[in-house]
Amino acid sequence: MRFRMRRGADVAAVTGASFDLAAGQCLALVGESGCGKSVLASALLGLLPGNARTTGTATVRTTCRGGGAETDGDPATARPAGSAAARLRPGLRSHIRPSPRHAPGAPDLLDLLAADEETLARRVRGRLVGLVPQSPAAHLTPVRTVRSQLEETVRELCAPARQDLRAAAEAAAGRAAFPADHLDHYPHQLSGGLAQRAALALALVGDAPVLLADEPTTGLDRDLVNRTADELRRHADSGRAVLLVTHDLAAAERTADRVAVMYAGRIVELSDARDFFGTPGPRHPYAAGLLDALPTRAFRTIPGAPPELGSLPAGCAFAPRCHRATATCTTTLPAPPAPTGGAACHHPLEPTPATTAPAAPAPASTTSPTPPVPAPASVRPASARPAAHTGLPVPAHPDSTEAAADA
Ligand SMILES: Nc1ncnc2c1ncn2[C@@H]1O[C@H](COP(=O)(O)OP(=O)(O)OP(=O)(O)O)[C@@H](O)[C@H]1O
Repeated sequence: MRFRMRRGADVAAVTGASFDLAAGQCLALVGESGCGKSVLASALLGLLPGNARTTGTATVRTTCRGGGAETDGDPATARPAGSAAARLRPGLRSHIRPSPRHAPGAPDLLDLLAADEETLARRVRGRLVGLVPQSPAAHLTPVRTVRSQLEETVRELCAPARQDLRAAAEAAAGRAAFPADHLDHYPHQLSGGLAQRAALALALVGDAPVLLADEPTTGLDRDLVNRTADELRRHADSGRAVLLVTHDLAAAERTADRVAVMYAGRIVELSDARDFFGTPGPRHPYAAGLLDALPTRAFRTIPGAPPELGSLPAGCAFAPRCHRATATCTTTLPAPPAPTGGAACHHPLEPTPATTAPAAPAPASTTSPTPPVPAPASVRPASARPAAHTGLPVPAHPDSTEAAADA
């Protein structure tokens, strides 16, 4: 996904982002500001500005009942019903094609990047893919109360009996902890946190099989962050796929089954969330640096700054900031993580041994010596999992334990 700038220059906002998102699963997309997280989410809903050029596919299954798996002829894309897969590949540049809806031979698979505007408006946005926008104040209609906007959305997506509409809208507000006594307020009368909750309430209406939540906890205090995270977890546990775009690693740890770390427009690590936050820990030096930057861990910043997306280096974009970089890193792009997990790194960190395991000699490294990594947290069931990086307790949602444990 590229932005065409004046004088023919290009900004490679997202390159080679490839992941699968299964029904019942939450994938947290994390990374520094400007690395391409929101652009990726916007691409899936056809909400990019006119100077954007997208290539690749992002397929979502349109029938969400029943089991089984589907492929696009690529075994790596096998996925259960209600799932989504995004493959934004580099190289080709093409406009969003005014294409029809379905891949031949796969009548219930819809390519979101190829869908026309009418399809996106009538079938996708809100119905198949819900969105919690990053800027709710700009997303809400300024001249209508929250109640009016909720009632309209409930009427459109759920079609309740007329006499039930008001109660259904209030129930929708309650799911996002939006206070009933503010329902008759206009957006400009809401604080940032309340606007955030109004946007979440609107996004949850209709229970779209895929939910994109772009920074849904921004502006909320920790208690509301936890409530929002738990609501998203519940949403996933009820069989929906949730893509959580966030800076908030505590919310990611609380909610996600899997973690995708982005750097300079690429996914550099894909991991099971418990492995990532606990042991064996992240493998990519950038991902480890993100965790180390947390006050409850090493509280150590990553030196340097991310590269300009308009002039990315030939090799690994993180190499200039990486203490493990070698000459290879500056010239050769590392392979992307496998769909099952891994790190796009020539010299990944050694896995951190579990604290519960007997002391064992460190595995021989074929590269440079292993630098210090965050203190490992013992692996426990999700229900008892500590937020190792925040020190905050993470009481699991009653439904979340198995989903997280089985992920
Ligand atoms: N309309 C645009 N024209 C040109 N470049 C753009 C445009 N919108 C975004 N970009 C580029 O895409 C990059 C990724 O932006 P994006 O909003 O996805 O970042 P992000 O990771 O979501 O950051 P944040 O967490 O701060 O929202 C930006 O760094 C910017 O260079």
